[in-house]
Amino acid sequence: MIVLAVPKGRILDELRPLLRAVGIEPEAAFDDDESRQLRFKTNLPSLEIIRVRSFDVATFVAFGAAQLGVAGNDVLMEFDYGDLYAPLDLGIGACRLSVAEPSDLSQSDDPSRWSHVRVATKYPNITRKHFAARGVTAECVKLNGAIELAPSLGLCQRIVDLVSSGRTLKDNNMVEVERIADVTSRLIVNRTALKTRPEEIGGWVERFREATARNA
Ligand SMILES: Nc1ncnc2c1ncn2[C@@H]1O[C@H](COP(=O)(O)OP(=O)(O)OP(=O)(O)O)[C@@H](O)[C@H]1O
Ligand SMILES: O=P(O)(O)OC[C@H]1O[C@H](OP(=O)(O)OP(=O)(O)O)[C@H](O)[C@@H]1O
Repeated sequence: MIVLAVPKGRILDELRPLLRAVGIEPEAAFDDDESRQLRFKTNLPSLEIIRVRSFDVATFVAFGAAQLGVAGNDVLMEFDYGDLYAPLDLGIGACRLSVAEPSDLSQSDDPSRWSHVRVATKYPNITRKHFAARGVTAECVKLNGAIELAPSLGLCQRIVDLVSSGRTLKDNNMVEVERIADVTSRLIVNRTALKTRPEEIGGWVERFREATARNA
């Protein structure tokens, strides 16, 4: 059996056509929002799909519980798991990881003068590394969502979060002040599985590569 781990949130809409293009048709419950099922059969007897939180996709694949997965490079950068290989950019889930602060603060602020910042984020490792590279100490407050609330309630002045349309920042009176990384979703593979089952796992990487190239 090959297990493919996919994130349950927003990437799914863009992922469905790609699954179809590589010949994977999940059972009906996969598309039923009311279903509490977490593990899904497909039209292929040797392949199942699990639907988990985006950060957990990397964990399932890194530990070999799933052989294949789909995860944003935001997730991969945050955890830096050794046993993961990310051979293919699927070109979906595009957004960016940025530093933001309240619009009124940004008018007088100069990020090049920061020496210590307090930052609310879901990405403390990336944030610390980003600031440390230019000698700034980042004190991170870990949140799991609604990060843009933090400045208005005095938790901290800066945040590091994903931005795509920019609407969430705008509606919360914040602006982007630095871009840390561009983000897209990657096909990820457990290294040991690729070594021990090169034809099966490598075959899937090639099928996804061809479908992604056709899509581009
Ligand atoms: N605007 C966006 N906001 C958040 N994530 C985005 C956006 N655009 C693309 N992504 C990608 O989608 C992933 C988030 O997936 P998903 O929607 O499953 O997670 P979530 O519901 O935000 O968080 P969690 O998995 O912690 O519940 C990110 O890791 C990123 O790679
Ligand atoms: O630039 P935008 O198009 O507005 O998208 C960015 C927002 O989307 C994500 O949040 P999500 O909707 O996943 O909710 P969350 O805050 O609970 O993570 C992200 O954390 C930003 O808040």
